[in-house]
Amino acid sequence: MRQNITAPRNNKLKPSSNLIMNGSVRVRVIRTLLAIQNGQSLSSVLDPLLNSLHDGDKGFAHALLLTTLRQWHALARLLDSLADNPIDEVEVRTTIQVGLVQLLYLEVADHAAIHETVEAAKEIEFAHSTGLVNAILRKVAKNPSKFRKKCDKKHSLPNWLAYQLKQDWSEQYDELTQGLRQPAPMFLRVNSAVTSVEDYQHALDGAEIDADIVELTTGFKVANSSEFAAATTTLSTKGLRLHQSTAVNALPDFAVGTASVQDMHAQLAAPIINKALMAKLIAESANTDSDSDESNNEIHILDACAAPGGKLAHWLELISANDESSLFHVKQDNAETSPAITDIKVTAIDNEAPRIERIRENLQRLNLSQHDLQQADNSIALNIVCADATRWQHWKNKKAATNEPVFDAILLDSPCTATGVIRRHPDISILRTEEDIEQTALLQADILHNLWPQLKSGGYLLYVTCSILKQENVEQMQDFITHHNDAVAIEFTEECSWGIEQAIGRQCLPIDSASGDGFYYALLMKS
Ligand SMILES: C[S@@+](CC[C@H](N)C(=O)[O-])C[C@H]1O[C@@H](n2cnc3c(N)ncnc32)[C@H](O)[C@@H]1O
Repeated sequence: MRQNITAPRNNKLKPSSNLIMNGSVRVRVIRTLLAIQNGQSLSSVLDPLLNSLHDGDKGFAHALLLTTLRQWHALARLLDSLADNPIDEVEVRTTIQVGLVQLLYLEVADHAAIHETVEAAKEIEFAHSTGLVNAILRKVAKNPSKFRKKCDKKHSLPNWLAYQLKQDWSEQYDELTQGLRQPAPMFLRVNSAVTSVEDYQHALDGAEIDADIVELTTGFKVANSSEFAAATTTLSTKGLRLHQSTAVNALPDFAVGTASVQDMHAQLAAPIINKALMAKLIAESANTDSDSDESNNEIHILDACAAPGGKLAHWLELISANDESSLFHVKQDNAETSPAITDIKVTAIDNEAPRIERIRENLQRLNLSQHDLQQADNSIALNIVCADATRWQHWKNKKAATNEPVFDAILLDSPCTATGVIRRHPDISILRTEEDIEQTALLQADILHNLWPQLKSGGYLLYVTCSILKQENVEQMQDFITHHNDAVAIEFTEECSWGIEQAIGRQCLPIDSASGDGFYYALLMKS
């Protein structure tokens, strides 16, 4: 989940709503929901909840928690319409919402849903509310389909977010807001340095895990400074969509790095920036006299907000694969004109030390740590740095004599409001506030402003967010280009099989329940 956005505190909650894992399954889920309302993220409380339960209860607890979060705001509206007087106690509201989910979405038998939820109210020491809890749940149980329809009618988002989405996506608004209430499919990325997507699909078949191959096509027009530039570059990205979410330890050879869990739209980042970089190398070699020794066989790339390393690992997989996706192979495809890349220096930064550790763990599982990356004739040097991308400068790091730009390509998978991944992290619709949009957009602008001077002329920067708000995406890019006259927006072509064309870049919206998350992509070149 995107980091660095301050979680709001719900002042109505008492300190006692800290996560205490005892009591019935429903009580534990209610306590977990209270902790989330008190500012904790789902990812920080889910494991403690599940680990506290017997195996037989984990599935129900998971469904109860996630479904309650997905339907949270719609349930709150329904609750307000059902109560004669406003219910202010957060604990009571949460308990009733957990009861409503069982009746309306999880097909729990009425008597069990009502009885166990009333018992839960007693257990969390809100016995005075049992009459109210009982009365509301009984009323709903008499006509669940009517109340379900009522609940489903509108969005399940905070009003400020629904309003903003209406402004940004009026045409897609209904589908989009309904799409955000659904669970997201599980996608896998297959390590192309190890096996093919087709072979891994067979391996999954053998493990009785059904999966479809998903292929996304991307086209963009590369730089316009050479003959090559006029051409459109196309690439295809293949991943797997599982028919059902599966525990990773059930996936064949997961522990040894053959596959990773990664949203399909997140799998676009590494191939796009990698292909843009190849275009740069080819364009440069075309402009270099073959007798001159100007050609440089060392390149520098930067992953500016890298943790936990999903896109970084993907990029390293492409670079180290023994096929045309590797930058080391550019020469073989274009023997006459292309430079022979022998050294690739990779810098990855992130400002959160514990998340930096996650990068190291992920790279280790995928056999992409520094010692794994050495190849016979080529070298990949990996430098992972804990630093603030609004201030970090490579020349300060190296105490270099000059502050010349050094990077040929930068991947900026920026911190954002993460509104495009609400399906996977439904707690976002509780934790985010309207003020976060402005604060995040400023942070993104600061990072862009600091990194841009470090990109070489002719180099590419791929700007990525998992937000569906225009202020963080197309408007951010328009503002950036207005203030940086050496920034050229690279045009994605109609060949793109993903996303919606924007004035700059493309926006994916999580509308279709089989599709990937709400990512935004913009590719910039420094002229
Ligand atoms: C969207 S996540 C990156 C995901 C990562 N690229 C991946 O594919 O696994 C954004 C990251 O930006 C980091 N971040 C937030 N503010 C930052 C800053 N000022 N400097 C550097 N990193 C920052 C967060 O810690 C978070 O790990």
